[in-house]
Amino acid sequence: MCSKPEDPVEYLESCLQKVKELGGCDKVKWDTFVSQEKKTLPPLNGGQPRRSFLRNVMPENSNFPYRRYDRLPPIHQFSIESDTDLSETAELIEEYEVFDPTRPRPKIILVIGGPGSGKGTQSLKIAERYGFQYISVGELLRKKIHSTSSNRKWSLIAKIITNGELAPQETTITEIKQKLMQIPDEEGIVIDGFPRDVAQALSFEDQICTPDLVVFLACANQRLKERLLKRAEQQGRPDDNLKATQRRLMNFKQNAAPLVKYFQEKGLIMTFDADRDEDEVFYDISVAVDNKLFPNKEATAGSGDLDPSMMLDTGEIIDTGSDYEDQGDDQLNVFGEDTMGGGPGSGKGTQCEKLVEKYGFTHLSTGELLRNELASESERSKLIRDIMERGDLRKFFFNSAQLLTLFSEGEDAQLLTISYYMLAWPQ
Ligand SMILES: Nc1ncnc2c1ncn2[C@@H]1O[C@H](COP(=O)(O)OP(=O)(O)O)[C@@H](O)[C@H]1O
Repeated sequence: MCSKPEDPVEYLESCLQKVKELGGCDKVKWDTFVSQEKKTLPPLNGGQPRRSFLRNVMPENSNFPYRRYDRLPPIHQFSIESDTDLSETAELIEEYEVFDPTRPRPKIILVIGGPGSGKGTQSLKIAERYGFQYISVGELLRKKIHSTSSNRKWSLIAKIITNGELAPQETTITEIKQKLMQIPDEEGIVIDGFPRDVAQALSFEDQICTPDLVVFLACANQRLKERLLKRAEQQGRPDDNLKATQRRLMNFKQNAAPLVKYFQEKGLIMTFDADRDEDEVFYDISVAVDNKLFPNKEATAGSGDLDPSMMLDTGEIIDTGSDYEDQGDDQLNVFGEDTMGGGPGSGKGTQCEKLVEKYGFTHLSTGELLRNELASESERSKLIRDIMERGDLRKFFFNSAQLLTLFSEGEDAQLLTISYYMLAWPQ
């Protein structure tokens, strides 16, 4: 122990005084501590409470390393919706209008169908004919995966897609939104591969808009498989492997029926038999798009490209209702609901006449053909009468061969707009 008093003599005197006070030398043992009065230390802050003292001492500068936070920032946990640079998170929480409400909104056509149904091919053709912008959702996702290869979230999505599953809904919608916002001046946009289920459809309506038309490409399962195998050989896409293909077909089968029904109830969907040559399918789609989106004018681009001879092979527009899932047999299920969204008095006749005038078609009325057939008392007429009497008109099946016979017997004119009018029956 060491003491360095300022005045050693004074210090010694005070110690002697202390010894006296304790009772003299006898009372002092070897371990008796003799020192001056303990002085209390002056308060460091001159009497202020500790909190306000700290406030006075700490500089106001926010860069000061020991700045106290009133609330600590939250600790982020990793999830599929979080990404390393947080830009995605910011986008997800941002609410924005995709289309400028002060300007006319681009027309939106959604093209749906099983993997390999020809969505890409038909979407591109539509875009070209009408001068619309084309967006493939599968392609958007693939591009993003390639451009953000080190990002954990997108690496996970890459795995999901390679396994044949659907990418997360909100991410997919965000990608579409971003893309749409980059092209505000388009007159129309064709979106290929969206939506895949009712949840996506609802989300699109909620966050983007109600589409103007949904094109559904119905194709036999066997044909889808064959096309996917062929594509795998040609393009080598990682998600065209056997397991992923089966998974995608199954997902499609599960989701498509409710999806088609959803759009049917809204009167937005048109179904096309995609089991045919791509030009035939496209011909039907064009006629339908002309009518639905451009009822009063010529298509904006390439309207002269349609080759009416395509219809000689009875291109069908089919309204498949919700029973179409088994697309495996070659029978076309033709239900009475009018895919043009027109009940009695809806203008089917007028539109037919316009088509006849525009394309030089022959107008065949299915109602008339059937009435003639019934009047003939043939074997077939008994079958038709039987179905009609049971009143189960929604489940009225034609197969394409029967229809052809019916029409060709009824008229020897070119079979140009048959399928169109077929949908006007039963009334
Ligand atoms: N709307 C979507 N929602 C979620 N995932 C999608 C969507 N569209 C495409 N994908 C993903 O991209 C994959 C490839 O899609 P796409 O290129 O349209 O090919 P295909 O028509 O053969 O399904 C899909 O299997 C799916 O994993």
